[in-house]
Amino acid sequence: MANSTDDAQAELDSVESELEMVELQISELLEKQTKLNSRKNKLLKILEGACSSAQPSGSSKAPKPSFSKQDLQHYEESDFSWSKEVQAKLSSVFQLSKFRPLQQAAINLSMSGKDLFLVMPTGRGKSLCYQLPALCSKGFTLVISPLVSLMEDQLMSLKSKNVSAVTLNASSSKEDSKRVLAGMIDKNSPFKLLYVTPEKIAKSKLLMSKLEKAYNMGLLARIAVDEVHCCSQWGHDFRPDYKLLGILKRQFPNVPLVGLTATATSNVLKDCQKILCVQDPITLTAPFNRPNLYYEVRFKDNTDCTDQIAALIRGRYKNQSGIVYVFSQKDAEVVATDLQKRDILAQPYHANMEPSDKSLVHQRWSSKKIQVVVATVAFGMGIDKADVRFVIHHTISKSIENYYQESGRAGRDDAPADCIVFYGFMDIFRISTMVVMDNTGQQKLHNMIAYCQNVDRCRRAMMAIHFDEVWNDEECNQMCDVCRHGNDYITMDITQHARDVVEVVEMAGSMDEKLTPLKVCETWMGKGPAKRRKMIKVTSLSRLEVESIIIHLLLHGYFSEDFSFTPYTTHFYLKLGRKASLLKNDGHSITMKMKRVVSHDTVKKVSKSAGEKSSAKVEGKRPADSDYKKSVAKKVKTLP
Ligand SMILES: Nc1ncnc2c1ncn2[C@H]1C[C@H](O)[C@@H](COP(=O)(O)OP(=O)(O)OP(=O)(O)O)O1
Repeated sequence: MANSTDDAQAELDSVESELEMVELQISELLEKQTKLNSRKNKLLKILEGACSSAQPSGSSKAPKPSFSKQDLQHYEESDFSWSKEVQAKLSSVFQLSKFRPLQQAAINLSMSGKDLFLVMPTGRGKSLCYQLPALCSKGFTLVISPLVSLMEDQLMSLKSKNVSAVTLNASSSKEDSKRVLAGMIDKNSPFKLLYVTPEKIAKSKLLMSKLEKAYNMGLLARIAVDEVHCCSQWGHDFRPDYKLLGILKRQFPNVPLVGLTATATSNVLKDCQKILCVQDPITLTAPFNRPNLYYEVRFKDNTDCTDQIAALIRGRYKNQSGIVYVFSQKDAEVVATDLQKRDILAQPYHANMEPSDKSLVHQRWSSKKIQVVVATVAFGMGIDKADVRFVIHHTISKSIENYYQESGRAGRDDAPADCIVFYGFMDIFRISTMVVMDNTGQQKLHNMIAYCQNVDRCRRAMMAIHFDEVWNDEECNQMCDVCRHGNDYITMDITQHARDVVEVVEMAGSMDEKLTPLKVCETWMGKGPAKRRKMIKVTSLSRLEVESIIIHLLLHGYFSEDFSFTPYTTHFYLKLGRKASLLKNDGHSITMKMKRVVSHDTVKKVSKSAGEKSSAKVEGKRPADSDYKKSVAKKVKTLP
């Protein structure tokens, strides 16, 4: 019996080891597929002629026969029956001379009565794609928007253009509500846009009954669902009331719907389509790439990064507007005060501030009375400042979607702007406990960490893969730290280190003790009771190397998260992951890419990166920038 159990265990180990190899091969093949797709796309473009700067989603991936490139070209035209009116209102009402990519096609599709998902980077002008059709149609357009403050911003902006728009939300007075509800079924349409929250749709039977009446009278022209990714739990900002919006298409099937978002993967969109009960929408995806944004990751060492941030603001970004994103309300207050102490005009912004204080900070920043807003993610939707030259993340975002959107607030005027994220070991676990209730929270955070840990892929390529975009690395144009400074990394065999650190956690487990990541680091590095030191193999690696290896093992399933709840807080511990047992297998090995050559004998160098470039040559392209160079010099000591 014992023998057969041993045999089964041995076979299981070997099968798992083989599976691990297969997984590695799959990920290598996927990477190869991305490169080949990118090449294929380039060749297709050469053969077919480039289709301006935008493509319908799917034209470069799974071809969607129902909407071809020719169809898109057709909808880019301006000879529809409504085109003259659209053009006239573009300039007379919105004071704009021409459309940005995809706006015209989106407007024509919506005017033709098609259901549409529009994925367009933040700040590129999604609102126009439903506001302009609203002005050129009979009746009114219903706009679902997640936040009252967002609606108010839109209403203010529309008011300044003399467009009549109203809102119905929890804080509307009885009189206002009555007036709006009556207006919905008034043939003279006293307003062209009605903004409501999803909660209102879910909770107000009166509103639904008026919508039904308006629909029967032919006055419900269009439904626009702003921030449509909020429908899906896979999106980065799921809101339960969005889940109920399917009622709109079920009740008003003939009304065209347009869903708008800056960030959604194809899976999120598929989910939104199901939730909103939209049969066969056309998806237009503007290129996610913002060529004017420079992406960079900096590693936090054990010191606070506020000094570095202050040096950047006072040096490279002197007199320029920017945002510093932080993790918590407390951090917003502390970091803002720290920057003020360094003579920087900075103020905090977070959800716990009085609305009047928040709008004061927003106003002062917009009018350049202060240089920097130190904000939590509460500072986001509705910000429309064009000349933001830097967005610095004091702490990493909780997902790539969040990072893309937050950093995307830089450079809306298309002039160069920087997006720098400071990546620190301890921050990972603070965020991890914050997203513990979210089913997909850890996976999304892992993706963000992988973006930061990455040492060899173009940062845009990482984002492109995440957003299912076909990508060609050359399009980055050295506008990320990896492409600009070269792939200066080596591949290390860390198998023995992995075994040693896994043993640290195993040993604690055998003593019924749970270890936080910090404790794992310290114990492995030989801090703590002498008795314990004797039980493990103390490492001679540096702190940053230790941290990097632990994160690598967490991302790859050798460790996993072990949360414990108290009434006041959530604790994060490391436990063995599903792959930890593979390390018992002699044939199993783990490699890791690291940024600098590590001289420790214990770390076996496997190979030097083929793509290593001369960083001096590449750096020459950047304008002289002393603090930048200092940081690069400092990074020589940095991992991975
Ligand atoms: N065709 C255009 N030409 C010039 N400016 C335009 C054009 N269309 C829109 N804009 C301006 C108006 C706004 O100031 C700015 C952003 O538009 P907006 O509709 O708020 O973006 P958005 O909805 O895509 O951003 P967000 O994702 O942040 O909500 O762009």
